[in-house]
Amino acid sequence: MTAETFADLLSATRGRRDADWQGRSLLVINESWGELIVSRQGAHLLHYAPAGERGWLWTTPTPKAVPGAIRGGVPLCWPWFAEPEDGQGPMHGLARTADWRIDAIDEEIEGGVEIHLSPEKPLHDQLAPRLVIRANARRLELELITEHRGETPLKLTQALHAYFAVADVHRARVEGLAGARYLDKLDDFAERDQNGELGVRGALDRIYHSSRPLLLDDGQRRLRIAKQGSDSSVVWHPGDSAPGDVPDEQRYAFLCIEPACTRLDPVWLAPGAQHLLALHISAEPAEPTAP
Ligand SMILES: O=P(O)(O)OC[C@H]1O[C@@H](O)[C@H](O)[C@@H](O)[C@@H]1O
Repeated sequence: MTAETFADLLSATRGRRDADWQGRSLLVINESWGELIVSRQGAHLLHYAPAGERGWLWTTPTPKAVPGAIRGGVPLCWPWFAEPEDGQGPMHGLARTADWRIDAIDEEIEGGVEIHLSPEKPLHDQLAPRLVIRANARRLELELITEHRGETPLKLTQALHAYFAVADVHRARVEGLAGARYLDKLDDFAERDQNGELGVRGALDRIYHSSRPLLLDDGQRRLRIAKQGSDSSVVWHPGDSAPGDVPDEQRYAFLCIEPACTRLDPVWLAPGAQHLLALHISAEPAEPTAP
């Protein structure tokens, strides 16, 4: 039997229902405003499309087996981004492979839906995360809220590691980073300045020091990517040698643009304080073509 695709799951859904996919428990929503799929593993948003449109996010059809992380959608990197400082623990933290529960689904919000999630078991002895996903026919928003319930100030790094679907990554352009300083992870974190707007020519792994909204233009669609609570924007594409969980024919079908708090801007949380990291995505009208 071949694995069910998101298209199969959505076409069998009117309104909302739970479904199993690749060993994960999903919430599948197909409403008049659009489509949404969330995995309880990782509180992982896997798919969003406004009604009648191509999905805004890319997710691999061939993920690693559970308990591996799913590549695609918007993985949560928390409570650290990239490698842990003490070398103890997995790349990108604990949240993306943990089990989360859906605490509430509110369908009365601005003609769309609002979903609240929290981890099934504590992921940290002092920090508690929760995620809010909000979607309607015009926009998609994610809020990762961290509450400090302990006694001493703590450092947090994190990211909303969004995989955007693009027609061909080599034709995609990211506007809004010109002049920004960045750390080049592919060159031992060398510091550089972004010269002009960003296009993708090959492998790319950069941490930009920027809090500005960005525009992703793949020649067919323009998405505005705004954020809150973040001074780092990570841009990543593996180039020609894609990881094993990316089918060959899809290796140029995504670009990661990640609102983050990294080594450039870690969050120091005082006891009792909260931090909000948010991602707001909306479509922009196509650029007028010259007459
Ligand atoms: O394969 P993973 O663990 O999901 O990470 C993918 C990439 O995620 C990016 O955020 C990092 O900057 C890259 O260095 C990393 O390779």
